[in-house]
Parts: sequence; C-alpha cells; structure tokens
Amino acid sequence: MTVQISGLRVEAEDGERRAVLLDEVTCTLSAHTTAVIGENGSGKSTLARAVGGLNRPAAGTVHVSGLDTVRQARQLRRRVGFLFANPAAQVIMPTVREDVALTLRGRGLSRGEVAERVDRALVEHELMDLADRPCLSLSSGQQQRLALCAVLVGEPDLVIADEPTSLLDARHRRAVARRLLDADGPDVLLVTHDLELARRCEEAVLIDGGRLVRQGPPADVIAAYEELLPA
Ligand SMILES: Nc1ncnc2c1ncn2[C@@H]1O[C@H](COP(=O)(O)OP(=O)(O)OP(=O)(O)O)[C@@H](O)[C@H]1O
Repeated sequence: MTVQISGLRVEAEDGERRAVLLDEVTCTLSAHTTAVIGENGSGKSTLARAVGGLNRPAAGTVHVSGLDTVRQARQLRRRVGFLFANPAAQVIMPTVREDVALTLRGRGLSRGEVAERVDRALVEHELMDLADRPCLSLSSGQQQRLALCAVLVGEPDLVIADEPTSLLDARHRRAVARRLLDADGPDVLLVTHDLELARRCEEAVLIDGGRLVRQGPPADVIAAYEELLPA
C-alpha cells in the first residue's frame, strides 16, 4: 500500500499553548517494509498514528492506498492493523481466544470459520496454551504477542507497528521480526529503536524534532541517525 503524506502538521493541547508534534512532513512510502527511527520524543509514534488515522492533522493530508485517513477512516480501518506501543491498551476482550476472534467480528464469517481461523492464528503465534486465559493475566510480552496475533488474523494490507518487539525475549523477538518482515505478509510501517531490525527493512525514515529529515536505504538512514548522536 502506498502512503502519501503531504505537508503534515500535527499539534496537541499542551496547557495554555499548542505543541507542534510534527511539521512539514511530506513523503511517499511505498516499500514493503519501512522502518521509522529517531530519538525519544522525536515524533515517530505521532507519525504512525497519523498514518493509521488515529490523530487529526492540523494541516496537510495523509492518504493510504489513495484513501484519506480522516475523511475515509472507516474504509481504512479494515485494511490497516495498528499495534500500539503499550499492548495493554489494545487487548480488550476477557480471554485470549475472544480477543483474537474480535478482529473477525462483522465480516460475515460463520462461527466455524471464525473458530478455525482463530485456532490457526493461536497455533502460529504459539499462543494456544494461553487461549482460555484472561488477557489481563498475561505477562506484558505475552500481551504484545497477543496484540500482534489479533491484528494479523484480520489479514490487513498494512500493519503499523509501534515498537512491536520492545517487550519480547530474544526467541520471540526473532519470531516476530520474521513474521513482520515476511515477503508474503502485509506491508509494514515499523517504529523501532532496534536498529538491527530497522536495517532489515526495505526502506527507513528518520524523524528528528518533528521533521522527517532523511528517507532511503536503512543503512544510509541509520548512519544519518548515528551522526546526530552526541560523541
Ligand atoms: N498531548 C501532548 N501534549 C504535548 N506534547 C505531546 C503530547 N503528546 C505527545 N507530545 C510530545 O510530542 C513529542 C512526540 O511524541 P511521540 O510519542 O510521537 O515521540 P516518539 O518519537 O514516538 O518517542 P519514543 O521513542 O519515546 O516513543 C514528544 O516530545 C511528546 O512529549
């Protein structure tokens, strides 16, 4: 899916004044996997949220596959899966199985089809042992894996993932990276501080102080990021 961002500015209420979180961001993202890197507070999550239609630009537009993220948010919702940095924020149903099934609600599938797809996803994501556990009883890493499973079961065209491996052990980090970077999987916009993971994406963008300051092959963008770091 091609993401076209034009003159994007995002603001937020900050007491008496309005803070500018992102400004003058213009780019086209059309790689299968794109890493978004940059310092804490630079605006990466804000950019991810704008692409997912989760915040309203103060200026500019974002189109995903030609759909305006503000005016055509509903059409976009089914095609785009969003993984929040804090998985507890998106794990909402009582049990693991129900949480994964929620994604498939309202799609005209029979109960049997839903059960079959959910079971397949739970096995694939090594979550079957936890299927009947209350979501809130899972560890934070297990919740992060559940959130990914619940997004991918919906077979979105684009996954926007905000630090999806931040809570995982080495084995699961590797498995999730493999899944997200799968050539046959959905397109992925990946916010990450894991520069090795960023290096494995097709393209990267560097955000600094609310501006997109570099876009290109990950090795070049990571080198530009490293130049910004104090010696
Ligand atoms: N409601 C708000 N009011 C004021 N400032 C905000 C608000 N929301 C976010 N910010 C600021 O906007 C900036 C960008 O935040 P964002 O979460 O996009 O950063 P980030 O690059 O994802 O950071 P991190 O790597 O720490 O996750 C930060 O400085 C943050 O403090």
